[in-house]
Amino acid sequence: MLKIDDISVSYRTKGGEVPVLKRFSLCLEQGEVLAVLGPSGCGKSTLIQVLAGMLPADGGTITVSEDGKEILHNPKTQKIAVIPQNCGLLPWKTIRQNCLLPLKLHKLPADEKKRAELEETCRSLKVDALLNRYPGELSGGQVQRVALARAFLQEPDLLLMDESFSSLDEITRFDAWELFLKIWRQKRPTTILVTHSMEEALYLGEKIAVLDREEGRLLKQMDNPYFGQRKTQGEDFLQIRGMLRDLLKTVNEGEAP
Ligand SMILES: Nc1ncnc2c1ncn2[C@@H]1O[C@H](COP(=O)(O)OP(=O)(O)OP(=O)(O)O)[C@@H](O)[C@H]1O
Repeated sequence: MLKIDDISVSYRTKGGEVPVLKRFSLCLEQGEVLAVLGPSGCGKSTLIQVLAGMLPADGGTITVSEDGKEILHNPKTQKIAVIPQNCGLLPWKTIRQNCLLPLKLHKLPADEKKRAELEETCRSLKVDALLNRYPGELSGGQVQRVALARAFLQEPDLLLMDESFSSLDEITRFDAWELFLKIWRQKRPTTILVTHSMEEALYLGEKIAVLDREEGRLLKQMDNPYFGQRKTQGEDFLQIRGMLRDLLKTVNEGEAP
């Protein structure tokens, strides 16, 4: 379980403190995917950065379950993979080097077994032919799939994805969602996936959270019965989609929900 309890986060700027998350709480079972929706600037990326250990929280606690015990979340010792908004590939390294780099950084062996695993993951993501190329020689969709391969190669316990599919067109995006689920199901890391797409949240989120415009307040967290289903019809589905759409419309327009 991943339990975020009452965390507050502010940025310190020349103009003073900018509070972003205020007493934010959230709970996620191990091996679940949570899709996080919310208006631009509400703090979704900030949440990812705090969980990744890139930004400190001012208060509150984050705990995880390990061997049946609750321990404090420690990004230094836990296996966390992050796919940032720009995918974070180094342009001067080949795709293979980029994929193996996090293993080196975490002092994990990039041995034959791992290299074979990389080839296999890249094959299922249809980017195996690109391993010796440089990121600048890939399309946006290929870069996104490479970023997925790199993340899964780390066998993370926690996978953090920040709008990882946003630069893809509609058809490529659906293919990428399917490929993501195929690979994700093999290891089932606990996953937090930030997105602006309601369709993506309904397809990839076992749970869906909606954040408010102000101070990243959690407006709603719900189970999604349509996880992994390419649903577009059906009364119940349309009802859930309609409810999410209304909620997002309200927060995007900045009205009190
Ligand atoms: N380094 C920073 N210094 C100061 N303020 C920042 C910094 N990074 C983000 N912010 C502010 O914090 C708030 C939350 O930013 P964040 O990037 O987490 O939002 P978001 O929900 O991910 O937005 P988007 O959907 O547009 O990516 C915004 O108001 C933003 O301007």
